[in-house]
Amino acid sequence: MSVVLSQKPSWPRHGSKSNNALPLEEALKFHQTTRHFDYNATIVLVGSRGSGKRSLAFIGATHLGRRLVTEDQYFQQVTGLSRKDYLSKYGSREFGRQNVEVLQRMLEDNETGSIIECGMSSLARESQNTLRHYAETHPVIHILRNPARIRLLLNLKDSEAARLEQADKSHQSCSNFEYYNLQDSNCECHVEEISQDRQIPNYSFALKDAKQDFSRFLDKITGLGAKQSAYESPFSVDALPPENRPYTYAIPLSLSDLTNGAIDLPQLDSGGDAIELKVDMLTPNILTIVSKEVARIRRTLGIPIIFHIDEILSNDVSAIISLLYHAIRLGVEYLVIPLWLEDNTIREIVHVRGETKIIGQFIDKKAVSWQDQMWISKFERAKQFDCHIVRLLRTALTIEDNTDVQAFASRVAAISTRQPKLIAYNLGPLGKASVIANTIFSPVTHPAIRQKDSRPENFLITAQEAMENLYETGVLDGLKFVTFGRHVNYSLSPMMHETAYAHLGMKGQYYRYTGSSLDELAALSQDPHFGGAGISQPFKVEIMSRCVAHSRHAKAIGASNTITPLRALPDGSADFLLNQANRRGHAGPVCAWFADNTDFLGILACLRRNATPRNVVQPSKTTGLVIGAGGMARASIYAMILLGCRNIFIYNRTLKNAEIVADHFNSWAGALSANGRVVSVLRTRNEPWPAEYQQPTFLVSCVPAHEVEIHSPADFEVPEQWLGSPSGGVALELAYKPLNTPLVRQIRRFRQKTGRAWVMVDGLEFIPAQGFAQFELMTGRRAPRAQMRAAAENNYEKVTGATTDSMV
Ligand SMILES: O=C1C[C@@](O)(C(=O)O)C[C@@H](O)[C@@H]1O
Repeated sequence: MSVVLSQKPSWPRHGSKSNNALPLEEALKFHQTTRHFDYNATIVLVGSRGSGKRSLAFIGATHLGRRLVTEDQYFQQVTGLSRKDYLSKYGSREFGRQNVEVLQRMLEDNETGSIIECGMSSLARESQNTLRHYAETHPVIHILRNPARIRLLLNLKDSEAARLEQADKSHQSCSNFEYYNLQDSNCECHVEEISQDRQIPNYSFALKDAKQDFSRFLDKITGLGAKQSAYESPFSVDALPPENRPYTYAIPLSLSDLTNGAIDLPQLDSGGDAIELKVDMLTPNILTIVSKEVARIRRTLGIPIIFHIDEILSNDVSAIISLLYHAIRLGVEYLVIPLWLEDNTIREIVHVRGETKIIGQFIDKKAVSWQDQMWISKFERAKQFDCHIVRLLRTALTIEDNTDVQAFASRVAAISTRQPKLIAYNLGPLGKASVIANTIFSPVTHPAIRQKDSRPENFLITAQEAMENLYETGVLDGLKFVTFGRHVNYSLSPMMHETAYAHLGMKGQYYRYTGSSLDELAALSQDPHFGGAGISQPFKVEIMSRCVAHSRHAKAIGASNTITPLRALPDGSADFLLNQANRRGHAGPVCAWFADNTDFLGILACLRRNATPRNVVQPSKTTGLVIGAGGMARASIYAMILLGCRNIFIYNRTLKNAEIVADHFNSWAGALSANGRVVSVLRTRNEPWPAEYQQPTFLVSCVPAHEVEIHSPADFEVPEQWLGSPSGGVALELAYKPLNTPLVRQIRRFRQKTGRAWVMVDGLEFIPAQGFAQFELMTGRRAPRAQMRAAAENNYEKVTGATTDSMV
C-alpha cells in the first residue's frame, strides 16, 4: 500500500474563501441540515454547463415517476420568451434578475413530485441563498463531471473552461449531495445516439450505465429503494440490509491502490457484499478523487460502499472530519466513524447522516483481552451515539483469542435485543477463525487481488473460501433446486445457477424436472434439502393456488415462476417470512411454498434498458403489445404497467384466454387508466391497429418455443401495420430456441426496409435477467451476474442444440 501524504488537502474548510463564501456560522448550519426529506420532496440538480444535468434529470424523473422541470422551459413559460430572446430584448442586467426570479419561482411552485434541472442561474448569489434554504427540506444534488470532458463537449478555450470550473465550485455550498457523472470509457456517443442491436459494440452503454447508477443513487438518498424491496418480497436480497443478513463479506480497497491503477475494478465483480473504501492518502484535490472513485466503484460493482478513513491519517483530525462530511454528501451506504473522535463531532456527523448508516469503530492496539470490561464500555459508547453497527477489532495473539471474541459477542447479545449490530473479530493471520465466524461484513480478499498480491501480509481469505468453510463445518447445508415444467429439457437454469454456487463457494445442485402435474413437485419438496423451484410453462398460473403466501408482484401478476420452501417449526407451523428468509441456507421439513415472480423483472430490465429516450413512457400515449396469454404474457403486461404504460394490448390465438388475462389486470389496475381499462384485447390479426391509440413502442412475444397443441413453435409474425411507430420501439422475443425466430427475422427485415428504430432483444438476454433475481430469492445471496450470464451464453449451443449466431 502506498501512502501519499505529500501535500495538504485543499477542501473547502468551513468559512473558507470562495466565490460565494459563506460566513462560518452559516456554513456550519448548512452542514447540519438533517438530510431527511418527505418521501415526495422535489429533487434539484445543480452543476456546471455540460455536466450532464439534463440527461440525469430525465433519467431520475423516469425512474421515480416524477415530473421533469427544466429551467429553460420554465423561463419560457414565465416570461413568454426564450432566454436568448429575453437577453437581446432586455439586456444582461435585467436578464440576470429575471433568471434568479424564475429559479425561485420554479422551486417554490414545484415543492413536491418533481425533478428540477437548474440552469446557470444557480451561480448567482441570491439563487444560492435560495437553494441553501431549499436544501434544508429537499435533496439538492451537485452534478460533477471531469472538466476535460466538459471542455471537449462544449468546445471551450482553456481560460473559459477554467472559469467554468472555478464557478462550479460555488455549487458545493448550496447542495447537500454530490454525484460524479462518469463518462463511459466504452462509449463516446451522446445519449440520443444509440444503436439498435445488442450485437453492435457500444450499444447504448452510456445510457444504460448512467441510468443504473443515477437511479440507484436516487433510491439510496431518498431511502425509497430499501423500503420498496422489503415491501415487494421478504425474500428479495434487498429486503434486508446486509447487516441483517447472515454472513456478508466486505472487500477492503485502499484509495491509493485504486488511483494508482493497482486494482482492476471490473475483475472484482461478485465476491463481496460491500466494498470497504479505505482512504489512505491526502492530496490537494482529495475530495474530487474520492468522489470519482466512489462513482467508479458504484458503476463497476454496484454494491454498497463502506467508507473508512485509514488509521494512518488519524493525526489530521480536520481532514478526517471533512472527509466524513464529504462521504455523507456522496450518499455512501456506510460510514466508519472512529470512536476516539470527540463526542460533539460524532454527534453532529450522525445528525446529518441522511440514509447513510454509521459504523462506530474502535481498534485496540494494546492487546486488551476480550474479557476486559473496556470492550463493553466501547460498545456502550457507540450505542450512545445511535450507531447502527459497532465494529471492535484487535490483533489476535493466540488462537484462543477467537473463542474469546465469540464469548464477548454472546455477552453483548445478552445485554438487550434493541441495540446496534456488533462486528467483532481478530485481525492478523491468527484471527482467521473469528473472521469466518463473524456474520457481518467479514473482511475478505478477492481472487483477482490475491493473484496480484501474494505478500504474506495479504492473509485474508476470499468470500468463496469463507462460505466453503461454512458448508464444510455444517453451519450451512447444501440444498437441491429444480426447474419444473413440461418442456424444460433445454433449460439453461441449471448451468446458470450451478455456476453461481461454484463461484460463491456454495453447495447446491439444480436439476431439470419434466413433470405433468404439480403433485410431482410436491413430492420433490418432501425432501428436507429442497431449496426451491423455477416454475416453467404450463404451471406458472396453477402454482399460485398451491402456495400459502405470495409476493406482492406474484399476486398482481397472478402467476409465479419461483417458489421457495417454507420450513416447519417443531410444532409444524411455518415461521415468520423474514425469519424464513434468513434461514435459507438450512435444510428442514418443508410445510408450504412461497410464490414469487422474477419473469417480470427480466422483462422489465430488457425493456427499460433498451428503450430509447424518444420512447420514454408517456402514460396517456405510450402503448404496449403482448402476444400470448400464459404466465409470461401476464408478467409482460405487469412489467409494462410498472414502466408507466397504461394502454396495453394483448393478442392470443385463443381469444378467451386473452380475455381472462385482460380481465385480471383490469380488475386491479383498470383505475390507473382514464377509461378504466389498462389492457384491451385484439381479437384477430386482421384488425387494423385501433385508430385512437398510438402504435406500440413496447412489444413482447410470449409465444412458446415448443409446440402447443397443434401449432408449431414460435411461428408468430406481427401484422406489419401494428409496427408503424415512427420512433420504433423495443421488441422482446422470449422464445430462445432458436434465437432466430420468425419474429426476430421480421423485425430485422422491417428495420432495414423502413429505417425505424426498433431495438430487437432476444430470449438469451432475458433468461439471465430473470435468473439473477431467482437465484437471489432462492439463496439470499447476491447473484454473480457476469458469471451467470456467461454460463447461459456459453452453454446455449450445447443445451439447446441451436446456434447463437442468429442475431446480426
Ligand atoms: O420460464 C422460465 C424458464 C425457466 O423455466 C428455465 O428453466 O429456463 C426458468 C424460469 O424461471 C423462467 O420463468
